[in-house]
Amino acid sequence: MAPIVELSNIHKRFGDHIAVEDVSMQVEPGQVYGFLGPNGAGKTTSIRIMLGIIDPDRGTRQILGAQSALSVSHRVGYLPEERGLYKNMSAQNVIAYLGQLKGMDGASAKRRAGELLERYGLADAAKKRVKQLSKGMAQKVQVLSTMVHDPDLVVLDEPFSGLDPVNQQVLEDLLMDMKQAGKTIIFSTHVMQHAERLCDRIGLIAHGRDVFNGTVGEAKRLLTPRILLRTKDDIMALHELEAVRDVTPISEENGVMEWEIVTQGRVSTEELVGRCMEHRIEIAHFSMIEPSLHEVFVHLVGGEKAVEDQNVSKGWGDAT
Ligand SMILES: Nc1ncnc2c1ncn2[C@@H]1O[C@H](COP(=O)(O)OP(=O)(O)OP(=O)(O)O)[C@@H](O)[C@H]1O
Repeated sequence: MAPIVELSNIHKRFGDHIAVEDVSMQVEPGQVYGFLGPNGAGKTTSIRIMLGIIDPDRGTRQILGAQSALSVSHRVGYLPEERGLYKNMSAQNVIAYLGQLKGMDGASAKRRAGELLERYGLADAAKKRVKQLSKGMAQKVQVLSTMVHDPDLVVLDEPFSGLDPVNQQVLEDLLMDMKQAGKTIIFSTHVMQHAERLCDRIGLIAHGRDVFNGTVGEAKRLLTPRILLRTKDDIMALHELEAVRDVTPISEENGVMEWEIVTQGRVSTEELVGRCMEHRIEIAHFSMIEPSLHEVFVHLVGGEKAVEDQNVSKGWGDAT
């Protein structure tokens, strides 16, 4: 099956500033694809290129089998980074209006807008004007407007920013509903937890360049898990294992020492526990903690400082 979206070696410069240096991505039908990167990494620029809002200086794009996103725009829902709805229209009418712009007839658009508002906890807001809604509610209305015309592909630029934790969860549920309905979803974020929970694949960019492309599991395997072991016994014998680089004491309680075992590459639990048994090391507790996507992200982007520096250099300190 042809990919729903394909960007190949996209470059984009604004004056002297290179926003996107060499970005490629491929999104298959039905996938949830997370487009990740620090502030200023080039996510919005890449999305705008994908949707035909701006053209790349170099590179090729394909969306829903077309070279021009305009010809397939009725099959696409888009939440831009800049939020904005007609403030004097009611929530239901604004969603219906955006549905009509995507080719729906007025009655169906209004009915569907009402259904969506009801389903996602905004029935009371249906008749309220957009200017009377809280920022988070208005954002939810805007997200719902991206799906009113039942698109095949939904592209959401930073959909979680500005939402409180409860509404972030509502949005996660909404995205999972869309996935279940067979939609393809692309969303950008610099908050890894959403991507970790939702994505089939992720593309990570930094400074306009691809840093990683693959599944969340593949990303996590780039780092070795953290191994912690509690015992009263001497564990220096574990150094005999070729993969064990270091054993470091972490804490001690009632004569039981907690150790961190640092390995080179992956070691199986069986191998480590087996070696402990051979050397009569009595294990009080053993855990192997997989890295979080955030840790992988920080590792790939070059450390927390690099993530912060990139944010600061763009003048955006917001980490939500
Ligand atoms: N129209 C423009 N003119 C000049 N520079 C631009 C323009 N659009 C983007 N840039 C610059 O290109 C770089 C990439 O911006 P972009 O908005 O694509 O990043 P982003 O990853 O979406 O960031 P954020 O997460 O903060 O939205 C930034 O340095 C930005 O300042």
